[in-house]
Amino acid sequence: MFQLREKGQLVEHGMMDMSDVNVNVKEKMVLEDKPFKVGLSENVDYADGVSFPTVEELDLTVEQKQNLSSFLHSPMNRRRQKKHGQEIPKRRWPDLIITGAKKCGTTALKIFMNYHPTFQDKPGERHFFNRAPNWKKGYSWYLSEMPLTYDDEVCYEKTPDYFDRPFVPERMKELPNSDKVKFIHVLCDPVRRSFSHFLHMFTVQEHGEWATGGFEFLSKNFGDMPKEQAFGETIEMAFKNLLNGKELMTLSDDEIRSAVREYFTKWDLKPGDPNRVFPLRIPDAILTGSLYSVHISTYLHYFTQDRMLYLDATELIENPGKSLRRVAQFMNVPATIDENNFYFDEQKGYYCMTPPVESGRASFCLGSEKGRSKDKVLPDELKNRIRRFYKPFLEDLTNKYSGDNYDHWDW
Ligand SMILES: Nc1ncnc2c1ncn2[C@@H]1O[C@H](COP(=O)(O)OS(=O)(=O)O)[C@@H](OP(=O)(O)O)[C@H]1O
Repeated sequence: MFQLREKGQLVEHGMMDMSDVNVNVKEKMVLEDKPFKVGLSENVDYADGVSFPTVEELDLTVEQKQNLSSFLHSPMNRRRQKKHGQEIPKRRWPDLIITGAKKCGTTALKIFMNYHPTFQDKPGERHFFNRAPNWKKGYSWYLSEMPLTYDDEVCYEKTPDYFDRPFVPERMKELPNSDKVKFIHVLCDPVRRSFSHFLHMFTVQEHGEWATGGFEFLSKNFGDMPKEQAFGETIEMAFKNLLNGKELMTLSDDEIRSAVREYFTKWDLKPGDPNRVFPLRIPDAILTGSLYSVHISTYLHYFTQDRMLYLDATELIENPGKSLRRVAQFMNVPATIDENNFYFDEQKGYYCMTPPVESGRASFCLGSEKGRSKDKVLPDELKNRIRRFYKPFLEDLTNKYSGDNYDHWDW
């Protein structure tokens, strides 16, 4: 066990010790394929044909209606209330947290899930365990940020920055329902993820206490370069930091593993020590964010395998209905959304959704801010270098943690 000093205090910390987690590889969740129904493979709009109850039609007292007035303002919520009779929805700790990985399609997953009548969250991301200003507000603030839910629903949130923050699972362990909470980690081709993360950091300027300065760093150093070249240079800087200046191609798998372990061990130094690294800073975070096995080992230090779903983003992109069935099975709820709720949008190159009729909602596709990396091409040499770096960690992911094969990750 390594130790982290935070604000002068010693905090036990499993993040850097990648060898102390000894778990069984995840058991396979076998799902039969379902054929797509041709009739639904197009944009259909049911929104107009569905009616919603009025507040008067609900089986609640006047006082209850008053207390829930802003909740019942939404027609969807009135439908939920009607279905639940006299039960009053409450706030509770999340049953499920989607941790990331950042840029692996977590937004698409969340939006698809929100058309499933059982899954309830709020728009946006909570950023409780990772951002200092929110963390300081305490667990009661976090609870107040949860949606109102009925007993048979799943309360969840997704914040993709939870995945690679070394201190996050440790904080999650303090949740009052930490013996039950489940996690989905969406995992995608690490090269594609890193590039998408890079493009995201180049586009989105963060403000506030949590901002890591990635945008400023990238624009200052690479502002006038083509993005593919700028990515290559950023990656080389990160390699230097992670491998302590050694040339990647001369290292064995185990040497790469131990260089990375050593890199994370620098977290063990006192804040303010010039040798202390902060693995969340650009350029390093572009690489470290895709070290899936490292981050999963941290989660498994605090939580058991039966609480983890490792969702391959390739399936989410190519067959989102199957992924939604997988999520439903993981959470023991009906598979209300399946292969028949999606159609392929030629222009976007992604599946878009035709929600279940009873949702009374229109078909939709994700907005144009998603899909930045899709049509870009990286030089093979750069891709191969990055693949070389990730190879031992992907092997660990398969052999030690998820049990899934990732040979198809060849973006
Ligand atoms: N159905 C569908 N529609 C649009 N986009 C899709 C979809 N499925 C997966 N993706 C991929 O999701 C990438 C963004 O990932 P995230 O939503 O996890 O990003 S974020 O961390 O929340 O910022 C985004 O990456 P970029 O192409 O780099 O923007 C997409 O490749």
